[in-house]
Amino acid sequence: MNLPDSFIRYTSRLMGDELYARFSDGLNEEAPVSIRINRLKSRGRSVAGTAVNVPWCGDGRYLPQRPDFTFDPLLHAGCYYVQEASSMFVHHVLRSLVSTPVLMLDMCAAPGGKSTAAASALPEGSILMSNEPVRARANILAENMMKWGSPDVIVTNNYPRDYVRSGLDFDVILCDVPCSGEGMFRKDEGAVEEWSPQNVDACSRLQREIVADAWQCLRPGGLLIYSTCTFNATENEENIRWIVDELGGMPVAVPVSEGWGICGSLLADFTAPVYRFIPGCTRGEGLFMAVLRKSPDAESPIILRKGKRYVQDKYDNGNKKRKDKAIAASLVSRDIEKIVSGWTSFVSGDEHIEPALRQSDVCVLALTPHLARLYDAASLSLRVLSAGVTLGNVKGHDIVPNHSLALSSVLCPDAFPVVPLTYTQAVAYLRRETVALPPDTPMGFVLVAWHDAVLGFVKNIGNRANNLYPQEWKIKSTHVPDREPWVLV
Ligand SMILES: C[S@@+](CC[C@H](N)C(=O)[O-])C[C@H]1O[C@@H](n2cnc3c(N)ncnc32)[C@H](O)[C@@H]1O
Repeated sequence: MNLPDSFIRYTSRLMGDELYARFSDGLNEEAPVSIRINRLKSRGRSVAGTAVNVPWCGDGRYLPQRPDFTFDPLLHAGCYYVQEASSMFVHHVLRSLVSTPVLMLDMCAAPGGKSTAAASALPEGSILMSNEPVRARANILAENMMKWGSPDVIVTNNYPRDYVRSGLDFDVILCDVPCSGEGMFRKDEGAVEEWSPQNVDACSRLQREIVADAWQCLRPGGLLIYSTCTFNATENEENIRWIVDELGGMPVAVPVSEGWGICGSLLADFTAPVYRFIPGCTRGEGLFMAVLRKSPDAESPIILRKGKRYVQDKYDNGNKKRKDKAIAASLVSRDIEKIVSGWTSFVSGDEHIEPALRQSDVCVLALTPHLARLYDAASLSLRVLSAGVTLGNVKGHDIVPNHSLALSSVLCPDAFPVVPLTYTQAVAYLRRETVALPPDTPMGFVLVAWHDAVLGFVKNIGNRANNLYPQEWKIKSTHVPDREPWVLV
């Protein structure tokens, strides 16, 4: 691999000869392929063949080779997520440090690898807000979160400063910040070409801006998880030092096993707990992660913002009159309530709960009551792309069920007839082609599934079935795989 001279000089000095030699060998090895299984949808499936567990994530598996993921209907159904193994460490961090329900914000979330991991790791009753400021990437994030199917998620498309203005505050904030991407050198040659010492400095400045905004949204006693996929100390240890010195962050240790091969700080004068995944030492790509607690005695963000006319009572921030008006406008009619009743099955502990319904433009949303309160507050000042489950789109007097409902873990199993497809039909469905249904299929909206995993809706109109798979997600390749994928069985 052709690395920039200045990168080699700097990194070999930072790591020392022995570690740099292991790292350099690691970079020349093939990058491992790994997936994370979605427990909400796995239904007893396991990984085919000789998959090995990712040590720091119970749902992670290394695969012996890279399958043709695009043509696996189970990937499109959200049964697993393709994620490089080091990034799954966030699952371990959350499982180790968070034991009661929290409100978490993933500030830089696209395409959604760490957000889907967080959704699986957080205690039941938690809420996750997944945010991405770049619009096109935010749409991909919304797609991946929809496929994952967790109902307690809101996806937004905002800059961190918009969150500061929103008045919302969080127990946990993940800042997986944009970085100079040295950890991607092995997988992506473009990352080598784009690298420069100037870019490292520019990234470090942007990272501090993002963290400074995030810190304002963190509740006293809350946790900030900071991560990059780069090796230099400027974007890593030096930024953690800055958070400690300037913001008062208190580093938090995460229990790790020696056999995982994770390294600590590479700066002799900085001994706070930080977690470095380095190819050659750990089986995965480059990753840096550290956790900092905000002092429980720090002033609450609510009090800080009162001076700027942000008044908040828990999530009930903003102008009360404006908010009541917005909620009134978003309530759904009795007719709509009747149509969608029985489409979902929300459970809390052992109890069934009635979802709160909201209408945003033509979309009808179903939200747990605590998510609805947050949604009402968030939609006043943030650009919400999705919240809870989108049940359907109002069309005249009817509602066309939405793909979000098909992929949600709270879809009621009896709400619609389900037609199993063959592998060839499933791929045709994902290409948005017409699929022939058995002659006795009921008319109207029907779910189609492959190996018990729901893929989406069709509308059976008798002589044919209209394919309702989202146009923008369809598989564009016309390649015909010669055998079924063999990832989960
Ligand atoms: C390292 S990636 C996040 C990867 C993601 N957490 C995951 O695991 O899939 C960093 C993200 O930050 C976004 N970003 C860029 N500028 C930003 C800013 N000023 N504030 C917050 N996020 C930003 C990028 O568009 C990118 O999607």
